[in-house]
Amino acid sequence: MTTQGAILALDQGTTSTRAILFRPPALEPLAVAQEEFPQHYPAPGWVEHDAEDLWRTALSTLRGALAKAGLAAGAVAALGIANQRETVVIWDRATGRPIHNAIVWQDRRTARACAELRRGGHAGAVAASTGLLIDPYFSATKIAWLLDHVEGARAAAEAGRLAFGTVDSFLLWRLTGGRVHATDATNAARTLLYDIHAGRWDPAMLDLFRVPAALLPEVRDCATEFGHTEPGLLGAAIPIRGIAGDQQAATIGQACFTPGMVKSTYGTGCFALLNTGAEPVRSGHRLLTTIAYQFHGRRAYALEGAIFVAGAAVQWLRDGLGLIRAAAESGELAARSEAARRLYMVPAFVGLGAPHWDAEARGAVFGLTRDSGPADFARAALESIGYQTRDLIEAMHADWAASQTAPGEIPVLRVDGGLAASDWTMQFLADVLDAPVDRPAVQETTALGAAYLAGLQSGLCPEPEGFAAGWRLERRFTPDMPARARAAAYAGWKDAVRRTLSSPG
Ligand SMILES: Nc1ncnc2c1ncn2[C@@H]1O[C@H](COP(=O)(O)OP(=O)(O)O)[C@@H](O)[C@H]1O
Ligand SMILES: O=P(O)(O)OC[C@H](O)CO
Repeated sequence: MTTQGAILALDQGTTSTRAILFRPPALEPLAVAQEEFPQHYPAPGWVEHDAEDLWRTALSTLRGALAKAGLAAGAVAALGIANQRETVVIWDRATGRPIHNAIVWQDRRTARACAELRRGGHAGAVAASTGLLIDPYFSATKIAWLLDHVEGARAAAEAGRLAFGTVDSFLLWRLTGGRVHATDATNAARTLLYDIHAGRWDPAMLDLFRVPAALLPEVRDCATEFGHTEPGLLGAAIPIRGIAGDQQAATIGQACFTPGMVKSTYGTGCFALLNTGAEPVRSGHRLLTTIAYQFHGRRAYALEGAIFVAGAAVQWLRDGLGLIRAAAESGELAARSEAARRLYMVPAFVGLGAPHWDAEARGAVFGLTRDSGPADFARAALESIGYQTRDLIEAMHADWAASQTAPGEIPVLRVDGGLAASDWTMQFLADVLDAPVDRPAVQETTALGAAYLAGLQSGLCPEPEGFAAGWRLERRFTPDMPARARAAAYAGWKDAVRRTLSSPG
């Protein structure tokens, strides 16, 4: 292991792009640049990004982080990329231009196509190969939609003139000046097209979702050689040596390398991943089986629970209801709600994700009285994040306990993401889970994970065990709620969810 050179990490997220420079081997953050970009909602339930915005903000934040640190690109040993997952970009190989806006993971336009495929009895085969459910969330039906709706796209795709990529792959293509069309195993695992057991694109899935093989990128390890940035872009050619989907990058950044470790990231949505080790665990509770990371051709698997609305509920308090001016005020307001005035908010703004997967459900608030006020709404919104996490963790516990490979209980929850800054929410989370909640010193865990991958491949960072030993706690939240109060609160939530589902059980 050598000790020179900074590592640059790019975290291309749903609402903003961040670039962070880290100093190896411990990966202390040196400089951050962040930029938001526009969201496009062309029809109800549709969400698009202009892929040029993703590229523009990637480039300007990478340049910005270097400028802030006063470093030349020549001093950067390697670049790692983490990205919003599932989002689909299709571009012309000759011009590098996207044929349409990117269709974002949140987009529901293919809900009907998915329902038809489910009715056709394909769910079993899809789950067996990809570990996923047939849902508009994933890439495959979005790719088919673009090929069917952009004039000439299907023929061009079949003729090999177009390229598909998740956002990492598109950015890699642009960064390498159109030389490299590749992705990593974690991103491939989110497309509904990748056999996560065999580690290859699955011809049966390509047939089922009508995706021509000529569109697809080559799939590589998370820490490997992905090519070099064009020298003109950042001032020198920087080797690109790490790629992972953002939630997998956060799992790596949280050093969840041991089977049984779980992290939960609270951004717009919430994504919890449980490392299940070398063997994939099939969920009996509609969680996803996915690839946590792949090093030296060896895969570690994860069970994943995805909640679509977490921080977005706080944004709704701010932008929809006007109850707060800034997200950070939500905890203070919630703390003013009196115990007896509990409301339940089921934030099914875009349906419910795991473990319910109810695309038709819509949000509801229960328990309103003449006394209900802003503080009760704020508390209900923040508590919904704790309850939804408990739904996921209970499902994980059950799947994990049923699996042959489970060594024991899930001990603690490691948290990160913007909303993890809310002490009030993290304390409620520990209370409702009845488990400790650990918040790390470096809360930019997604970028940290991407940097670690690049540092590992460069020989600047230690092997996973060494990196895990360096993980530092900022604060532990310890459960402090009487068992009876916990049980009553959670029972109320279960009832509220039951009443919100589109076909209540
Ligand atoms: N102190 C806070 N209290 C409550 N919510 C917060 C706080 N800080 C940030 N948030 C919420 O966290 C989310 C932003 O987290 P971030 O990780 O940047 O999200 P994303 O990567 O999905 O864009 C926003 O939805 C915001 O409302
Ligand atoms: O960009 P984020 O942090 O909201 O994460 C998005 C996820 O990768 C979607 O699966």
